[in-house]
Amino acid sequence: MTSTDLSTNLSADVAASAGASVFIPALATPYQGDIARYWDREARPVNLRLGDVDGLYHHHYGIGDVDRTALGDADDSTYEKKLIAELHRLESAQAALLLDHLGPIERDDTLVDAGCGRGGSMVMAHQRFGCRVEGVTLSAKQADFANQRARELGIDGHVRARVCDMLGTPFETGRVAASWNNESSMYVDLEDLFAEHSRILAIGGRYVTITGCWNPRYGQPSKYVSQINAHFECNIHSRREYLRAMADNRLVPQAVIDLTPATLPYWELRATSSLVTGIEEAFINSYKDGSFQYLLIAADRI
Ligand SMILES: C[S@@+](CC[C@H](N)C(=O)[O-])C[C@H]1O[C@@H](n2cnc3c(N)ncnc32)[C@H](O)[C@@H]1O
Ligand SMILES: CC(C)=CCC/C(C)=C/COP(=O)(O)OP(=O)(O)O
Ligand SMILES: [Mg+2]
Repeated sequence: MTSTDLSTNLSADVAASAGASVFIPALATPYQGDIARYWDREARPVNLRLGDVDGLYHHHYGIGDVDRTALGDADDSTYEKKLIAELHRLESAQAALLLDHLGPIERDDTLVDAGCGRGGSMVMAHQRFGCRVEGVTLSAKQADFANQRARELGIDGHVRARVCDMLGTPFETGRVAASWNNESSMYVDLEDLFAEHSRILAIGGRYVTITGCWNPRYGQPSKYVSQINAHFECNIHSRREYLRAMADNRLVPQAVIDLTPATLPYWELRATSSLVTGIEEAFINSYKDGSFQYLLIAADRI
């Protein structure tokens, strides 16, 4: 199947949805209304200033070692600019790692970014694979932003964001080569989420998530995990819930990577910047006390 076929089918689905029973409204619950408003209003400098570095706007965190040589002297007048570029480099490295786990993707494949934010990961995916990338977000502001960036880059024929609940997408059953959640699965029920990924993925397709999850070995969500939930109005799941809900929905983990040690340098650097938001200590403390983990899970749709 070509991407045009899928695109046509998607349009037909959307058109049909206007009066058909398959229609699932963008805002299925009052909670989703809160989340849509949250992301519509979001304009934190830590996200916009980092995105301005090269036009890739992310709403996720970073991985990898800090390049101290690139940062140079902290007393230098250009230090803060270099620090922002370094944080952004680490966030893009995170998205690149997620894409590394999608498996072989062809130009005529379609990928789905569930909870696409301002679209940074979608742009990177299209630039790497040359394929179609469909994103969904609850926020009309984010979707507009992502589509505007795609137009500016001349890739709007391949990359598209729309306002839609990731639990009820308009994508045809069994036609998507790979799909992902990049720090967006803590807003939804995991059984519902993986049922929808499982529905849209082709057999043998790949699902990848990078997420923060609480560690069942700690016992229960720690006070820091509760702080992160309150800060973002989200509901962080445990590692156990991820693995159980995947198993329930024909998603078989192929790789489970603990990225906690890889994300700590990002947080420790961010905590020293002028762009702090106040949540840095909760991440650092919970990663260090073992109550919270930064995880990549790549799973095969069987
Ligand atoms: C932290 S941001 C991550 C954005 C993006 N994945 C990235 O890496 O830059 C969380 C995203 O999840 C989206 N989201 C939350 N619940 C959703 C839902 N039920 N359906 C679609 N998107 C949702 C939000 O609108 C937001 O775009
Ligand atoms: C790992 C976990 C638990 C993530 C929660 C989801 C979330 C809000 C991610 C970052 O978004 P952002 O880039 O908008 O946040 P910030 O403004 O802090 O950079
Ligand atoms: Mg951010």
